[in-house]
Order: sequence, then structure tokens, then C-alpha cells
Amino acid sequence: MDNFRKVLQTMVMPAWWHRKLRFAHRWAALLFTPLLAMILITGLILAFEGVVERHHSGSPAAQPVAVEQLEGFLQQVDRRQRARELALESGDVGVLTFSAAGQRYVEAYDLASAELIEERPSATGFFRTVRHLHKDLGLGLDWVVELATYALLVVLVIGPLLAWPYLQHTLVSWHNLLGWLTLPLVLLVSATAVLMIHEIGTPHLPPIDRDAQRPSLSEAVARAADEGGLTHVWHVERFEQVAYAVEGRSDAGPRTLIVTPDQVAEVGSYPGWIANLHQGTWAGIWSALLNAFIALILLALTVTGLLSWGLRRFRQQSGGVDIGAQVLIAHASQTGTAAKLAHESAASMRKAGIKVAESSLASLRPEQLNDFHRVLLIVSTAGDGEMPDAGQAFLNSLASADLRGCKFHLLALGDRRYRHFCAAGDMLHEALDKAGAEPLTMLTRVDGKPGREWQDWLANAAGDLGVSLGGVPEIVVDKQISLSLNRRERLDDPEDAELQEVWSLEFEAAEPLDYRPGDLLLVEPCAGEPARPYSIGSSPLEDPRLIRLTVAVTSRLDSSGQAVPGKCSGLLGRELRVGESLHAALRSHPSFRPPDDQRRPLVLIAAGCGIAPFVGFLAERAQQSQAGPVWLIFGNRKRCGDALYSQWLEQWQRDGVLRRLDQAFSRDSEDGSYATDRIRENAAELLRWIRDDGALIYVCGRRATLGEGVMAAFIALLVEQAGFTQQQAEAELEQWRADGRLRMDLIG
Ligand SMILES: Cc1cc2nc3c(=O)[nH]c(=O)nc-3n(C[C@H](O)[C@H](O)[C@H](O)COP(=O)(O)O)c2cc1C
Repeated sequence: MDNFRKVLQTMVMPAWWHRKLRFAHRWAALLFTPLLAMILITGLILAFEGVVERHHSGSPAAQPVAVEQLEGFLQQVDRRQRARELALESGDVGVLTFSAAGQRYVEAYDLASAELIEERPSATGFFRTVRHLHKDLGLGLDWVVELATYALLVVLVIGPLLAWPYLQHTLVSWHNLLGWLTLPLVLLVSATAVLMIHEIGTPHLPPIDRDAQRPSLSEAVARAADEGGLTHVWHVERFEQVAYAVEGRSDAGPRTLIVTPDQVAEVGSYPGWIANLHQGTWAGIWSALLNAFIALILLALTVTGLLSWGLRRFRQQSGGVDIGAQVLIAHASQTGTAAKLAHESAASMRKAGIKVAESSLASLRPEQLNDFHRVLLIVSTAGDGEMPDAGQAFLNSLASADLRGCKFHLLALGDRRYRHFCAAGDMLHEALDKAGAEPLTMLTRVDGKPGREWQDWLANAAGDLGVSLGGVPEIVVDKQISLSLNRRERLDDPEDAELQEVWSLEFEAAEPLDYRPGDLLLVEPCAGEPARPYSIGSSPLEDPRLIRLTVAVTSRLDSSGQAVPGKCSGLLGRELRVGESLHAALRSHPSFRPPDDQRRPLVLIAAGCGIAPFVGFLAERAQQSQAGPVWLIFGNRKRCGDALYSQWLEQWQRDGVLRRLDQAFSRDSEDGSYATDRIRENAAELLRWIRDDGALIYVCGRRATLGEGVMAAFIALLVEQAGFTQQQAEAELEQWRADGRLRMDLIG
């Protein structure tokens, strides 16, 4: 289906055309929005004119009245010759609309006796003003209205060519869907307006000399009889100040005559079927209501179009993406390498004079890619062939994106020692391709440390822009360090076989280190094995040579079916002896560091070994004089046996570093709850911390259990406490993640 869509898209419209048309659609709509709003609102009001008039009037007469009788009648009721319209109603009633001194009034008379039956309320004056606004803005500027009509037609015709209707709960999808579904209806009023401008489908009227003496309504009837052979009359109406449309019949059948000061001419109908279609007067009240409905649809299209454009601009600006830039460099990184490469790439390009915007995929929506001349993407692969968390939502939303016209270069980071080498890069490449984006170079895959491949890739991308970077600098992603093990302490109860073996390790570096809690220590268990990242749970503020890790010893079955410890966790938890040294690499992890502003409240949510970085967060806050409050929600199996770091946490509580501590122990018979249950129970208070106090939320643990559970709990919290719908809550969480208010470091 997707391939079919793509083939169809490119066959129907090349990217170049698509860009031009999108530009025309957007700017024609934006430029004419105030005018169109005025025309549409007045059109909506005018659609009700027929309804209002009909409300006050009786049913139309079944038979026309003879000309002689009408002449006699008019002589009595319109002595001052001010009548501009005559309509006949059943029960021998003649309804006259008079205009005098700019005012209009309506009177119903008995046709036989010429006695006044009633004066009728008339909104004619109001509708006349509205009609003026509709036709020429009340300023005689009919050419401006004509221009806006053309713009509307252009916008309506181009719109459906730009995007396929997709059922998705976003403003722009509703806009697209509405535009598609209602196209025939909205064309009905806009195309008829253009036809009217060109007098196509309107009756061919004789020339009308507006300066000539105006005949009275009764003279018009007399001339229609004398010169046009009319014997009976249904309806007479003045137009263009001096002319009348007289509907009636002659011996030969029904006729419509136009009486001007100079002549009497026959027309097929008045005001013509195109005008009837435009004005909604072709099927009484139903066509009037249809017109009102169409006007509402057009207004809804204007508002949704305008809002989605405005929101997009706002997001782009608040998301920090410089929309004036030529090139966007975006990344999805799990442990910081792709982010660092993206940053270095941007710096190199800026040096060469290219205007560059930088962003994580977490803060981007696919459509934003269309705003740049070129897009450079750098993504790593995490877990077991997965897209890093920061790129997951972006990847998902590509399925319904239209990126024709977008041109990109993609660099995929990975490691061949994993089963699915560069799988995330492959997935992204395929999804971009399906969305219509055009790869300018083959997907470049990097195995292990990025070096030459990245430099060549970047030089190539710059060359494509006609710029030479003059040598891309070498990049040092990880700092190689040598550590010696100072202390190792078992955190769980070794007697309890249900618990996971967890150790706290403290290393001392040979020199002071530059890092923050939440950064990663990459440990290679042996040559040829990929390095495992461990979150650092200490702070240089405690001691700049200290590195603290929390390590769970995993186990796997060897070839003979025996349980053996995981290579890396076994090395750290069991083999390495105190005093022995370890060579490792230090990698910064900017997206999971504590905020620079120490006063900012924090909500830390962890399960099991996920507490590892948070010990460092708390240790850092304990050293800061103006530290803001911290709330830790921690889940594990048993209070008695694996309440990790419990004594430290109690001490931090006593010192006021940890303002709140809520724990959950799933295998305790008296508890049996999870960290996510604590979120649900404290929903109102949590929302206060997050919304009122601006707390940042950090989540660390397993994706499938804690990660998904926390997301579900926060969605429920927003639905129940803040009145969001499910979809709004999901969008809000996505926004929190994009803004960095919700940060997750999860393992598969
Ligand atoms: C936990 C973990 C899982 C990984 N899984 C894969 C994988 O499935 N396939 C792959 O090609 N590379 C995998 N890698 C390697 C990373 O993609 C590679 O180290 C990359 O340079 C990291 O970039 P980042 O720091 O921007 O996330 C994995 C690395 C880690 C630490």
C-alpha cells in the first residue's frame, strides 16, 4: 500500500511541483485569510436570508395574477412609486417591499381590496449591508473580492493534491480530511463565484443605463405587458437600480422579462442557475441550509489551516529549530555518540558559512524536515536492533508523513558485533523513502568508533551544497580512562535466591575526571566483545576521581546448559579484585544528566538497577547549597533484601536532600505493588510538582516493564487529574519528552 502510494505520488507530481504547489496553497491562504474570513462569514449570514424571509412570509401563491388587476392594485398601494419588489402569496396576498430614504419596509395587502393586512418585520436592510460587504467589502472594491475568490479556488484545488487524507488525530490531518471530503461542496460556491464574475451561466441582460430615469414597478409591469406580451405576473423585483426582472406568463407559457429604461428583453431565467447555485436559492430552505453548511466548512478549513501553520511555526521556534537555516542536522542517540557527531558536524558546516539548525529527533515532527534545503541525519542503533528512544516517535509518525521534496543524507552508527547491525538506520532510511523523501547518498553505516566514515560522509554532504569544509576534524567520542577498584559492596541479600545479585562498585581514577552523574562508563569485557554501558552513579562534586557503578550480575546458559555469569557483569561483580585496575571509556550522556539549574525540582523514577544514576544525582545535590527538592519513586522485589542503597536514601531524607521517597516492593506479601502504583496514588501531588513547580522527570529501568508502565501511568494521570483525552495526554507526554521535561534511560 505504501509503495503504491509512493509510486502514485511521484508519478502524479514530481517533488519540485509539490514544493511549488505547497508554497502557493500556504501563501495564497495566508495572504487572503482576513478577506476570506470576511467573505465567508458574510456568505454564511446571507445563506440565512432566504430562511429568515421565509419565516415571516406565507406560502407562495399557486396562480399568477392578471396584469390589469395588478396595475389597479399597484395604483392604490404604491402611489408614491417606491415599491421595489412584489411577491404573491396564497390567499390573494400581495407583498410589497418599499425603499424610502435608505430604509426598507415590507407590507402585505389584500390583492382584491388593496387593504393593508399587516406590516412585516424586515431584515432586508441588514442583509443588504451584509451583501455589500460580501460583494465589494462595502467599499466598492469588487475587484479585491474577485481576487480573493480566485485565491480561494486556487487554495481549494491545490489542497487535495498536496496530501492524502489520513485518519489521524492531528489538526493538519483533520484539515486534509475535511478538504478532501468536502471538495465538491466547497467548489460549488467558489467555482460558481468565478463563473458569476465572468457572467457565465448568468442571463444575457440588455445594456442598463443607470443614469436613466427609473421606471416605477407598476410602469415595469405595464411595459412587460405591452411590449413583452405578458398577461399574468408572479413576481417583480428591481435590480441595478433602474431595471426590473418580471416573472409571469403569456399565452405561450411562463416567461421572464427584463425591463430597463430603454427596452424590454426576454431572458431564460433570472438571476440564472449559476447565481441560484451560488446563493443557495435553488431548493428553498434546504439549499439555503446547504450553503450555510458550506460556509461553515470553508471557515473550518481556514481556521484549521491557519492554526496548524501557526502551531508548526510555534513548535519550530519553541523547539529551538532555526527555521531560517538551510540545513538541518538531526540525531537520535542512546548514549551520546550520534548527538556529539551531529554537534561536531554542525560546527564544521557553520565554519564553512552554512546556516545550520541542530535538533534531536525527539523534538522534531516529520513535516518540519520540509522546511530545509537539506537534512542530515545521524542515528545509532540501541537495544537489540532498536531505534534509540529519542527517535522512536519520529520513526512512528513517518508512516503518515508526506516528505516529497525533502532531500537527506543519513549516517547510521552501529556495531557489527550485535545481531542487527545498524538496524535503526535501515528502518529510518526505509521510512523516509516511503514518505517520499529523497536520499542524496547511499546510507552510510559506521561499525564501532566513528572516524573516517563520518568525515567522508560530512565532506560529501557539504560538497553536495557546493561547499568545501577544508578538512573535518578528528572526533574523540569517548575518553579512555584507567580506574582501580576501591570498594565493592553487595547490595542485595545473598541468602535470598529470588533476588538479583547487585553490587555497588567504587573506582578511583588516576586523575580528576570531567563528567556528570548519568554519564556512562563503557566497559569491554574482553577483546572482540562489544562494550557494555553502565550509568555512573557518583558526582565529581563528591570527589573528582570517584566513579560509582551499580551492577547486576546477569546470568546466561553456557553450551552445556550451566548458568554462568554474563561476561561483563561477572567481571565487575565477581572477578575484579579490590586494587585491580580496569581500562574503560567515559562517554558523556547529555540527555540524562541532571539539569544545570540545581534549584529545579526532580522526580526520579527507577526500578531495580535503574537506581544506578540517581544515587549520583542525589550525591550531587547533597553537595549543592541551593539544591531543589528531589522525589524518588523506587520499585524492587523485597523491602527486606533488595531495598538498594536504603541507608543512603534515609540519610538523604534526614538531610533534606530527598524531599519524598516512595518505594514499592512487588514480592512483599504486605505490599505487592510496583513503582507505577506509587505514581497513580500520588497523581495530584505529582502533577503539582511537574506543572506548578516545573519538576523534571527522569525514568531509568527496563523499557518493557518500567518504561511502558510509567508512560501508561502518566497518561492516566493526565486524563484523570488534568481532564485530557487519551490522545491529548499522549501528545502532552510526547511534548514533555521533546522539551526534555521527561527523560528516559531504558534498557531492552
Ligand atoms: C546497549 C547497546 C545496544 C546496542 N545495540 C546495537 C544493535 O543492535 N545493532 C548495532 O548495530 N549497534 C548496536 N549498538 C552499538 C551502538 O549503536 C553504537 O555504539 C553507537 O555508536 C552508539 O551511538 P549513540 O551513543 O549515539 O547511541 C548498541 C550499543 C549499546 C550500548
